[in-house]
Amino acid sequence: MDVVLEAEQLGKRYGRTWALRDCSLRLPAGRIAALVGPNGAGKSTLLHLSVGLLRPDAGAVRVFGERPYDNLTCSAEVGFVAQDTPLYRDFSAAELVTAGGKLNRRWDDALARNRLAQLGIPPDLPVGRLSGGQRAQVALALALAKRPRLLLLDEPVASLDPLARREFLQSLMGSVADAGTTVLLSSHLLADLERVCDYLIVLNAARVQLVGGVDDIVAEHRQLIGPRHTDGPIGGVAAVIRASHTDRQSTLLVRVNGEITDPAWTVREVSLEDLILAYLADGDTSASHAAWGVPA
Ligand SMILES: Nc1ncnc2c1ncn2[C@@H]1O[C@H](COP(=O)(O)OP(=O)(O)OP(=O)(O)O)[C@@H](O)[C@H]1O
Repeated sequence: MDVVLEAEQLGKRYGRTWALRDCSLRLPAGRIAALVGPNGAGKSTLLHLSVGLLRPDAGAVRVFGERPYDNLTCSAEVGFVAQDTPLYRDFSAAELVTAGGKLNRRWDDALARNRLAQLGIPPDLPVGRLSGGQRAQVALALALAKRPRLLLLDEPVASLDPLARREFLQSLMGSVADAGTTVLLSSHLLADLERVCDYLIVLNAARVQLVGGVDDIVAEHRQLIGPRHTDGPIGGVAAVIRASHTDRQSTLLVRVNGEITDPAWTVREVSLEDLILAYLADGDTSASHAAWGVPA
């Protein structure tokens, strides 16, 4: 398996607070990976570490085998669109495309211009006068024109309307499938991610909760509905991720390690969205409650 991005016990902290901690994961080549987690989970921090904008405080991240902060050569292979799509606001989209051509060796000028023309982006207006969604499209066109082998996108569709979001993700998938690009994109829009991503990284409270291929992850989890459950083991269940109970009935989201044969349980498949929400539901907020001076 070719690994494009690898983190080992990776950590970054601000003062005494860890923004990312003990993060270990491997992103195989050619995958479209979703990076999900609640606000403040550490998603942007992981992306910034991966592109060399931040230096790790613990462990290491490697992109194409190199440490991005210490070795800028790998940045030529990486496209990055930051959360607020920072662009020189006084430049027009056409000027930014021309500048990109002068700054990058493998620049695909026609790709950027065709893409922006198709989307009806005015070439000569300063990008500061475009809408937030149009600016996001310009930033993505510039990132794709770089012909990166790894594309990192921090909430790329947050400012797009639903139709533009669908178009954006479809055309992104088309562009990266043709080029075999590996993609890591963060988003809060779980339904969108379910349609386009085949790999998943879930972060919560600075830590990795779940990582792997979407099909494998879905196959490893089930929902069980049955009589009210106390804490005893259930055959075929490796871990209970989330449990809810009424007086007589329990609903469990579980990770399985075998067949569940006990007829007391009704066994159902789980959607990726429900699964992600179950892993995110148990974030430890005790530190935050302490900071606000209220009981957890
Ligand atoms: N420059 C900074 N100085 C201090 N703390 C920071 C800084 N940047 C991030 N943090 C903290 O690090 C943690 C992780 O932030 P990060 O931006 O990586 O989260 P995120 O998952 O991308 O969140 P969001 O979904 O809201 O964009 C948060 O607690 C945040 O407050």
